[in-house]
Amino acid sequence: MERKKTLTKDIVNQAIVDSFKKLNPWIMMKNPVMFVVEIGTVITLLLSLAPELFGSSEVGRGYNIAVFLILLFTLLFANFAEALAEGRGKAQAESLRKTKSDTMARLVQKDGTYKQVSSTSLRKGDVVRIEIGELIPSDGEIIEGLASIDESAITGESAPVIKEAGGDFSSVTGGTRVASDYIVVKVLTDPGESFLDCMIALVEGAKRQKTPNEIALTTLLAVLTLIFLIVMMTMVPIASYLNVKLEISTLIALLVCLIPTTIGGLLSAIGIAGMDRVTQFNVLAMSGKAVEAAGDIDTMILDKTGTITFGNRMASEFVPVGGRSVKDITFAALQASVKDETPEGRSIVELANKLGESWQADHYSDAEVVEFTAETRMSGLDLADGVKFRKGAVDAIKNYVTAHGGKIPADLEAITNRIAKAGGTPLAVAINERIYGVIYLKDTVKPGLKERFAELRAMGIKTVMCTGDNPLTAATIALEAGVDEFIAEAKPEDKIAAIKKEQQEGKLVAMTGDGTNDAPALAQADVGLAMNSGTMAAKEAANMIDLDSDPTKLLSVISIGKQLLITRGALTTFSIANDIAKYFAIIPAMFILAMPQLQALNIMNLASPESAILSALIFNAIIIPLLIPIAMKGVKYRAMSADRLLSRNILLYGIGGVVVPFIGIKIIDMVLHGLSIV
Ligand SMILES: Nc1ncnc2c1ncn2[C@@H]1O[C@H](COP(=O)(O)OP(=O)(O)OP(=O)(O)O)[C@@H](O)[C@H]1O
Ligand SMILES: [K+]
Ligand SMILES: [Mg+2]
Repeated sequence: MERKKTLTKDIVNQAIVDSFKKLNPWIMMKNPVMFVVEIGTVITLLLSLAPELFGSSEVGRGYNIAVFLILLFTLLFANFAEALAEGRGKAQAESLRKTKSDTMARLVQKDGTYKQVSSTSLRKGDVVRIEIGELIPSDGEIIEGLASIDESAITGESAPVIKEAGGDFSSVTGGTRVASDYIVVKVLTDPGESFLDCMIALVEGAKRQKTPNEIALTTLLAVLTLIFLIVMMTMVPIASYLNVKLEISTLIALLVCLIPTTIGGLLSAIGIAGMDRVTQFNVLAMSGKAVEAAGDIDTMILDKTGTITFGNRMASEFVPVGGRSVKDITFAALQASVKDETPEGRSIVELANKLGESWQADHYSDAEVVEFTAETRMSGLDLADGVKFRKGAVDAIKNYVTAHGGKIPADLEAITNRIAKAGGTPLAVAINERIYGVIYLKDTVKPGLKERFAELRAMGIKTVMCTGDNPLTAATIALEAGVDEFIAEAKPEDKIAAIKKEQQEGKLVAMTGDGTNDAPALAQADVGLAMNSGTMAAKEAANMIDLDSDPTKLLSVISIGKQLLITRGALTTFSIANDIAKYFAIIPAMFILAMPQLQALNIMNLASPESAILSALIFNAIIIPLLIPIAMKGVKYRAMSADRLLSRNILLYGIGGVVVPFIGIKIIDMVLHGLSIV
């Protein structure tokens, strides 16, 4: 997807226009703090037109107009922050929409002939054939063929990826292009529900919902607003007792200064910008809740094949056991794999062919295929004459042959151990109850994982690799990748059990995976990150998808999640701490005539009561745009525990929140006075 790192002029211009549109009270009502400001703005507008509207008044029209304008800008600044945060996503959605142009598709009909149809008419279950250079019309699963696919429209990555029928690399996304060969694809989504549709809605923020944290904070801010409203009301009898005439516009100014407008105005921008930052890292987060949960993760569970490793496991060697020859095991491995459509199975057939073994398709016409499942961890073929070929995880095959009365060859263990210790996956091969040898499947660990896992450790996050592979292979890969712990020989339900166990200890768990067998675990985890290279099932179950298929990407999401929580905390603290200075500015200004002793509180030595009130109100308005960069980028973040980070920032923003407005208000007062405005 086309990524805009910086804010373009178009985005800023659009945000300015949107700031005015967002003045609509129906929209404003969702933000109680700013809605109160809007009501104040309307009242001061009325007072600007008719100063005596609510009774006698001693202030000039100019003062009312000044208060009205400052309040209006307060609203516009807050709206601008939100519109700006939304801007980049909207621009991205626009460019994605262009990818979604209508294409023609070659629908494969029942009799095998093709029919040209519009891509928008494709439904779940339809089968289409896509040739080199053509756009894939819809999301689906390859059922025939192998091709390199250019996914740059969606991932921004220009190098094509290989996709093939069977296994974990069979899913294709509508809007991507076939760069070589051809594929036959079974459509898996109905119009309007595709990955691209979902992506557009996500980056655009169309489905954005407030997160539980955001709702809690909004409620807190609304309560604070109510309290200050009551405080302001009590000023009226106090003033009348003191024989002071309180102007309505002054009361409104006091109220707006005291209610938490800074955080109220920036709150949604912080959340939207956080989601946007996640997208900039090429991760699609289905909800803000998932991003926030990532900020609090304690344990990260990773699948091995396809997540920690590249997952293109290729047969590299056939090793005989129990006195068999290389030719024997090659023959057995080939027979056990001729009907195995997984990439592993096909690589075995390829290697056997290279070694001179071949087979005839008609020979197997009445053979029964035993398909690979993550549950049995085996696959094979049952011939009509009763001969059974099996291959699979070594312990699974051992159990199989012992159950059929066979013996385990003495040299099997040494050979499997050699392969496993090298990080390879050994597959044992049997004909009936006899083990013939071992297939060496090679896989490669993705680079750079060790450093990234070390960073996770520094944040106090435990990493656990969970794999269907044997313990020795798992141990080797775990060491090479640098994870803290591993679980081997795990079936899909074991992956869920591992997650539940951590959750029961009160921990928040993230899971990354790519396979259909990972889908239930991805759904169970608090944060489920699916590799874009993975299956549709995995992507549907997850609440985040990494377009670059990099499992350590979660680290970036965790950082953004933590930053989001801390930014919100820091700006809330800043916003509330600001009240102290405003109090010192406004209270003496309101009562100074009746109580000259209050001059002692005028520590900023502000020029006049009007200047004090307007300066405080102006500061209150311009602090919002000044803080937009922090709201958008997040407060500075370093890898340390969330608690320490939070207390550090609260201290920083708390003290800053007390001091900065004293200086700011004084400067504004000097400028206003210097320009003889007040
Ligand atoms: N096509 C196949 N035929 C027979 N056995 C296989 C085949 N593919 C994999 N296996 C065996 O089954 C085991 C489990 O495979 P599965 O795909 O469930 O997990 P995995 O890919 O090894 O690990 P992970 O869960 O980390 O992705 C593998 O370790 C391997 O021993
Ligand atoms: K305020
Ligand atoms: Mg896997």
